[in-house]
Amino acid sequence: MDFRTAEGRQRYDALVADAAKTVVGLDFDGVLSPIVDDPTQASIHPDGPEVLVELADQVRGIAVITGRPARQAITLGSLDEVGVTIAERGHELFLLGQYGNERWSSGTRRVVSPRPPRGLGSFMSELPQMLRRHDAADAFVEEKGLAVAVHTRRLPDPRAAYDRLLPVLTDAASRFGLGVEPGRLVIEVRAPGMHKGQALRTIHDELGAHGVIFAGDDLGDIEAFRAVGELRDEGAPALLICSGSEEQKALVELSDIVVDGPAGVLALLRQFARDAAAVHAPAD
Ligand SMILES: O=P(O)(O)OC[C@H]1O[C@H](O[C@H]2O[C@H](CO)[C@@H](O)[C@H](O)[C@H]2O)[C@H](O)[C@@H](O)[C@@H]1O
Repeated sequence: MDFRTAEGRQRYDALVADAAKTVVGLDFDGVLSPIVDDPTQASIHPDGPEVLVELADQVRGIAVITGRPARQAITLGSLDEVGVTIAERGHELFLLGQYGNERWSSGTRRVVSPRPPRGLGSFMSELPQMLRRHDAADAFVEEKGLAVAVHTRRLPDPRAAYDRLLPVLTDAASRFGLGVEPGRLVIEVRAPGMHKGQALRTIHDELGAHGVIFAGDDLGDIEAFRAVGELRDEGAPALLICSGSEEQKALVELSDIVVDGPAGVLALLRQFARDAAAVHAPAD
């Protein structure tokens, strides 16, 4: 394991020693699920289900914290099945969807979701015209119930289209009392307020945890990175993992360790679970 600093290694060791008090927060796209061109075709990495079950045995709790609608992430991540296995072993898996606005757990198996924000319907009725006017009529529009995401990945020049649309959609969103969440070749328009940091902090406190690991890959994860920084300042052991990619480097400098995409994240979490199990195994 190549930690960026000596402190990173110490943080990992402190969390291994105290794994039973640790909450693990995981982003979905780019962290548990490899990035693909078509968002509807994403799915959890093949190692994901097994690693989540192994990890759940060692830690206080696992929360998948995603921009995806909760029901969609449950399907793409096979999280219902994973949650059943985790529950059979006496633990609970949490899923906080739409940046923490929606909540599901393997205990309740129900999604709790607020109403869509005011202004979203009006924004969406103007959206096709805005896309046409800015040479992005073929952008993929993902309707998320509480939000809408405009994807440029499959346009001829994805980065140029993204750069063209970002100021336009930001301006239009603010006219309707909405905010933008920029991401990997996606611009999402949603209600301002809730973010992944608040979601992670809430689950950490609810579970009475003292220690946190968070893995992210994109701009929408920065608030969770901030929340981890605050918990660290309050004395909790904390580790930040960047799921590295050529496409997004914003989290590298903020992280304790950079790994190679979802496969790297899952290998690290598997190692963590095994190291924690070894520490707590009864001596012969
Ligand atoms: O918070 P996350 O779990 O990372 O979700 C963020 C957005 O992810 C999805 O888009 C991203 O993944 C797609 C599939 O790999 C990819 O095609 C797209 O370019 C990425 O931006 C998802 O479609 C969005 O709704 C999420 O908000």
